[in-house]
Amino acid sequence: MMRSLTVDLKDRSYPIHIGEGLYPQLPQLLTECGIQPDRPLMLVTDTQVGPLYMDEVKGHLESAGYRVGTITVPAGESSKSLSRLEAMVEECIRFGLDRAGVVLALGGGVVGDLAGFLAASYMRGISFVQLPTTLLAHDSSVGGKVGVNHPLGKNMIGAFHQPEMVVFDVSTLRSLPEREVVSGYAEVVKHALIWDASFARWLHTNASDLLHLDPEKVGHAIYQGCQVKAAIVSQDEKESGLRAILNYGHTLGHALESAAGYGTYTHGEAVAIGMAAASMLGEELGTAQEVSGFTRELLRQFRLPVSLSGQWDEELLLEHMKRDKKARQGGYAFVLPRSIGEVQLYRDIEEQAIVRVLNRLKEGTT
Ligand SMILES: NC(=O)c1ccc[n+]([C@@H]2O[C@H](COP(=O)([O-])OP(=O)(O)OC[C@H]3O[C@@H](n4cnc5c(N)ncnc54)[C@H](O)[C@@H]3O)[C@@H](O)[C@H]2O)c1
Ligand SMILES: O=C(O)C(=O)C[C@@H](O)[C@H](O)[C@H](O)COP(=O)(O)O
Ligand SMILES: [Zn+2]
Repeated sequence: MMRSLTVDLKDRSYPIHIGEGLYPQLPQLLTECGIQPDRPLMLVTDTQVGPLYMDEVKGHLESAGYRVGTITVPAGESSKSLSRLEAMVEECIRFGLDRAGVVLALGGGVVGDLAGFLAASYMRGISFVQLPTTLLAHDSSVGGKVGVNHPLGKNMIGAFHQPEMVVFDVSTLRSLPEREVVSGYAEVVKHALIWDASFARWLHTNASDLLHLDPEKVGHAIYQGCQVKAAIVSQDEKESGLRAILNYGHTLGHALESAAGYGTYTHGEAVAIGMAAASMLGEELGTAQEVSGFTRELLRQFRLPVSLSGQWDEELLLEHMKRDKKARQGGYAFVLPRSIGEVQLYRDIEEQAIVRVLNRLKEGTT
C-alpha cells in the first residue's frame, strides 16, 4: 500500500509517497513529476546506506534510460560541512551535471540536508528529490530546509529549497540500527506534541509496536508526522512565524549537538532532551501546567533520553543557545508548550530560568 499526501505550496507543490517496496516505481514517479530520462541524475548517499540500497535504486533508474552519477559521503553528522559540499560540487562538474540535472538524496537527514544544499547552490539551484531511509528523515525530507553545520552552530549555512518529490520506501527502515530507530521517534513525538494531542495519545498507546517497527503502525506514524509538517510548511514556508514551532526542543537540542561535538548525540536524542527541558521551562514560566510529566513519560516510552548525563559546561551551552537562529537581539528564544498538542515561540526568556532547568536536567534530579 502506498500512502500519498501533498505539500501545498501553490505552483511549487510536491507529493510525498510513503510505502513498502517503492523503488521499482521510481522511474514512473519521476516522470509523473516532470523528470524525464533526458535529465541527468546525481544520486547522493552515504557509506552506510550506499552498499545497502544504491545499486537497487541506480539499477531501476538506468533500466528506464536515465544517466546516473553517484556521490558517496562518509556516514555521520560530520559530513554536513562546507568542505564536503565543495568536494561534491567538483564531482558534479566532472560528471557533467547541467542545469537540467536532478540531485537524488538517498539516506537519512544528513544526506538529505547536504544533497539538498548541493542542489540549492549548484549552478545557482537545480532540482532535487528526497529518498529518505531513516525514520527521522520523515521530518528532514519535507519542508525544504537544507544546509550544513558550522563548528559554532548547527545548520548555520543553508537555504530554503523545496524538493520536487519525496519517496519514502519504509522497507529500508528494517536495516536501521536500533539507536537510529529510537532517535527517529523524537521528531515523530515532536510533531504530535506541537500539533495533535490525539496523535500524542496514540503514540503513547502504541510505543512498543512502533519500536518493533510494526509495518502498519510505522506507516501511519510517518504519514501523520508528514501531515503535521506539510500543514505547517504550507502556511509558512520560510519561517516568518508559525513554522518556528517545528523547532520545539531544538534550542537546547542544537546547543547540545554543537557543544558536545557533532555526532556525539544523535539529532533525535538531543531534541528529546530539548523537549524535556522546554516542557519543564514551560512549567517554570507558567506557559503550561502539567505537560512535563506526560512529555517525559512519552519520550521515555520510546527509550529517548530526558536528562543530561556527564559533566556539562553551562556557560558553553548558554553561549550556543544565544546563537540560536530564532533569537533576536541577544535574547534566548524557546518554543514552549501551552498544552499537549499546542506550543508557541517565546523570546527573551530569562537566563536564570534556563539555568534552573539545566540543573534539574542533570541525571537523577528529574
Ligand atoms: N531539514 C530538516 O528539516 C531537518 C529536520 C530534522 C533533522 N534534520 C537533520 O537531519 C540530520 C539527522 O538525520 P538522521 O537522524 O537521519 O541521521 P543520519 O542521516 O546521520 O542517519 C543516521 C545513521 O543511519 C544510517 N542509515 C541511514 N539509513 C539507514 C538504513 N535504512 N539502514 C541502515 N543504516 C541507515 C546513516 O548512514 C547514519 O549512520 C541532522 O543533521 C539534522 O539536523 C533536518
Ligand atoms: O523544518 C523545520 O522548520 C524544523 O525546524 C525541523 C527541525 O526538526 C530540523 O531539525 C531543522 O533542520 C531545524 O532547522 P533550523 O533552522 O533550526 O536549523
Ligand atoms: Zn529536528
